[in-house]
Amino acid sequence: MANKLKSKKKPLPDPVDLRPEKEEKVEVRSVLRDERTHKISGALLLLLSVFLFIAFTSYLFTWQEDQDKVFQGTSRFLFGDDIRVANLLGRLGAWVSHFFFFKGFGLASFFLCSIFFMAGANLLFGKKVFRLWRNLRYVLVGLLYFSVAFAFFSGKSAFPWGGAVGNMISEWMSSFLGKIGTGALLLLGGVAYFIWRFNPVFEVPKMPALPVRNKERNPEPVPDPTVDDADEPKLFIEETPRNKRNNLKKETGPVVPPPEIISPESIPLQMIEREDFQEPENTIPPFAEPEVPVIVPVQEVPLPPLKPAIPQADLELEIKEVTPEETPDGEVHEDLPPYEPTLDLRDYRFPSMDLLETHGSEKIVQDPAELEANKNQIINTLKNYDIQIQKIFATVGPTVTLYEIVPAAGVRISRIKNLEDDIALSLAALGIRIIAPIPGKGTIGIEVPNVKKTVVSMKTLLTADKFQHSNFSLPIAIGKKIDNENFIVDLAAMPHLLMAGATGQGKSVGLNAILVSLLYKKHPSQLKFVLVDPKKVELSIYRTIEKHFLAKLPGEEEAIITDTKKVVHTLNALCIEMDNRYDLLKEAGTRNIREYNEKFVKRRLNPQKGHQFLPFMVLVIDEFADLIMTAGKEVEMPIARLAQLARAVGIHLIIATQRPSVNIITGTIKANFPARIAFKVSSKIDSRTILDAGGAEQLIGKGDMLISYNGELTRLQCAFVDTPEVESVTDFIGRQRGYPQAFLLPEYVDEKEMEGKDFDLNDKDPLFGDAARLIVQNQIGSTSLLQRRMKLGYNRAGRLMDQLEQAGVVGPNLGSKAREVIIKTEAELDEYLTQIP
Ligand SMILES: Nc1ncnc2c1ncn2[C@@H]1O[C@H](COP(=O)(O)OP(=O)(O)OP(=O)(O)O)[C@@H](O)[C@H]1O
Repeated sequence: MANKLKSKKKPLPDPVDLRPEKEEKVEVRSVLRDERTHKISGALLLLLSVFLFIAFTSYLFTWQEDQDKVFQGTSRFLFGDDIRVANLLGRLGAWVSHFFFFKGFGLASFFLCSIFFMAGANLLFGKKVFRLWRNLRYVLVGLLYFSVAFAFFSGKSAFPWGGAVGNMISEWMSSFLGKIGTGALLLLGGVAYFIWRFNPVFEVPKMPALPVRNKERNPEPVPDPTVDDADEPKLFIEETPRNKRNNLKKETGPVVPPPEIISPESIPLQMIEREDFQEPENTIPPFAEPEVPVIVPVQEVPLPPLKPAIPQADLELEIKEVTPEETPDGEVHEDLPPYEPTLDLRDYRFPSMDLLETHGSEKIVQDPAELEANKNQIINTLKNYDIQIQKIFATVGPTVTLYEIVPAAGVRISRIKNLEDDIALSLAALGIRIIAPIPGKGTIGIEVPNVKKTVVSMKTLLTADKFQHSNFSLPIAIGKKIDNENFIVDLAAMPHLLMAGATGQGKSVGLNAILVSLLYKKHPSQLKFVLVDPKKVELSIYRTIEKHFLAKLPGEEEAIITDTKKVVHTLNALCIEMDNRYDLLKEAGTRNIREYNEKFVKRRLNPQKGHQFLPFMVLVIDEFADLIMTAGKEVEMPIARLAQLARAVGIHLIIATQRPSVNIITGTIKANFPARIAFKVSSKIDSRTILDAGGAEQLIGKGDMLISYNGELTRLQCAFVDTPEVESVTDFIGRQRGYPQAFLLPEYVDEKEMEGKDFDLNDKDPLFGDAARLIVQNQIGSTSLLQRRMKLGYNRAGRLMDQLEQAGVVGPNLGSKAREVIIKTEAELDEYLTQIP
């Protein structure tokens, strides 16, 4: 047995094979990357530059005295303690200065101090204080040029003006070109260097103007075609964080000369370069209800009159503080843990990112030749119209490149603006949009489509920090801006969105992008969609999430509404939901859904009194034109009411249409949809209808879009999410346990259908008595009086008025006039009220 055990024992390792115990390794790379290493190196470089500067300056005055001693030999000089020198920085200062001045570049050696200084400052401060690589070129060329020029022009002076390098080159040039040739070349080189470095503006002195008689006699000056291109503006590629990451700078190397002057114009663009760019927090001004005309009902169509625009301020509710003592049953429930709505479906798992795909390489590929060709074409085109430019910058986006030009002094921007169409025609590329001037910048923008376009994947936007860590109520990732910044906004702040574009330009993809963003961020208890899809196919993909995220009318089989009649019912039901929510908010003494839900979560509202956690509701209509054509005002009016009022109660609208004509997107609709998206449209008129500005007709399709939001017009490349991706997200959600049924909207009864039906006095509205008293006190039988004074929704006020009619308090409807009030005094009313149940 012992033998057996022995035989199983592992043989001892050969001592030769034994490795030394692992030592803890200090990663050289991580040391090099360490911020502290950078700072220390920066400080050393700064010290070095100061050392050189002092030594060089001192050398100018002490060189004669120290030179003999230096010639005694380096080691003797440096380490010979008996040697005394005059240089302020001792033997080392004298030796280093001698080395650079005598053996190197002479006076031009001062350039070296600046390089060490710039590199040191950048490292020490950890950011680009100076543009090092750009300046390095100036310094190296300057070092060489000035050493030669000083050597040549100083003649046989004993002071090493040009150093050994300058002397050698100048002697060779003199023997090759002769003294005169070398002198001329050096002078020319000096001028060229100065222009390259400082790009001065040369102005021809103006002749006194002749009195102008007429245009024919004094035509505008024709540009001289023989004018040299030497001062042709150079192209600067904007280094957006994304461009940087993609080494675009490297790829486009030859096209990126340094800017000659850091002009004030370039400052805003430099801001784009900041790596630490912080997305501005939502800076939307407080929502102001747009003015909506009061629509007086036409006699033949007895539709309910549109509720007049009620400014948001007027909607403020009287705040009645509900103290804990006043809630449930009079007991304080502060001791209970806060209400957690997500516990309804506590096992719910949010869709994971791997359900989405990455489309294409996501790398922005920009061909330097393409950039150069576009630059030349822009410059030449502008030259044809006698517009000279100073500088040109390029920002490469996913679909288009923005060329920003700084016109030469004296060129009026209005002239460029007037020539907009001609310039676009001359550039002759599809999708050119001219922005003259770019708001807030004073430059002119020309957007030119890229030959190779980059698809912006939804996945990229959703995985971005800005989306992941957003604290928006309803964050939606729409796309990427031209500088590759992610465009992520809060739908709740928009608060409604109108989306239009010709067929096949990316609307459905855009809608899916918005819906998918919300699905990735919201729990089913926090959000419900009301989906209207007259085309019957676009939104059907979402039917699997009915029990999680969809809302529908009671008794309906399908949650996604495709029938126009049902759309009218649904919209009216949403209006009732809105009115009910306002009632709840009023009772709770809160102003908006956020305050209400906060109070509910803190268990300060009694569920037995009808209070409940209110999910956000998003109404999506995929083809609005179809609805307006078939149902007209019946659809327009509830939409206008919702758009005017529903924001505070958490109901938001997204309306898409293929036909952006004025009879579809009416003034009423437009006034209530401050945020609008335009994909490519077929005409400038359509673009104006949607955005109140041209430009959407110049887009290039496939998700290229303009968004008018917060008073700004921004070009975006819409995020792409393919149908199979949406399907996998909805399937993922649909497979999980949901609510027993879709969220039920309130029942809506068509007023016309109800006409003539008897009213049961036992079933009267709880506000019946108050309403009757208000009408009798004022002796005006008006529904809008009830709405205004009792702060009721239109439907509820209308129902109350019908009940008052049935009960004999007021007379029948008189169209636009107020109803007759039958009961004349409050005493009469009191007596009457005691008689009914
Ligand atoms: N953001 C995008 N990125 C890349 N390609 C896109 C994008 N949006 C749309 N496309 C391309 O354009 C095609 C049409 O898009 P989409 O179906 O969204 O158009 P639409 O405007 O909804 O058309 P219709 O009104 O006829 O339904 C897509 O199949 C896709 O190939």
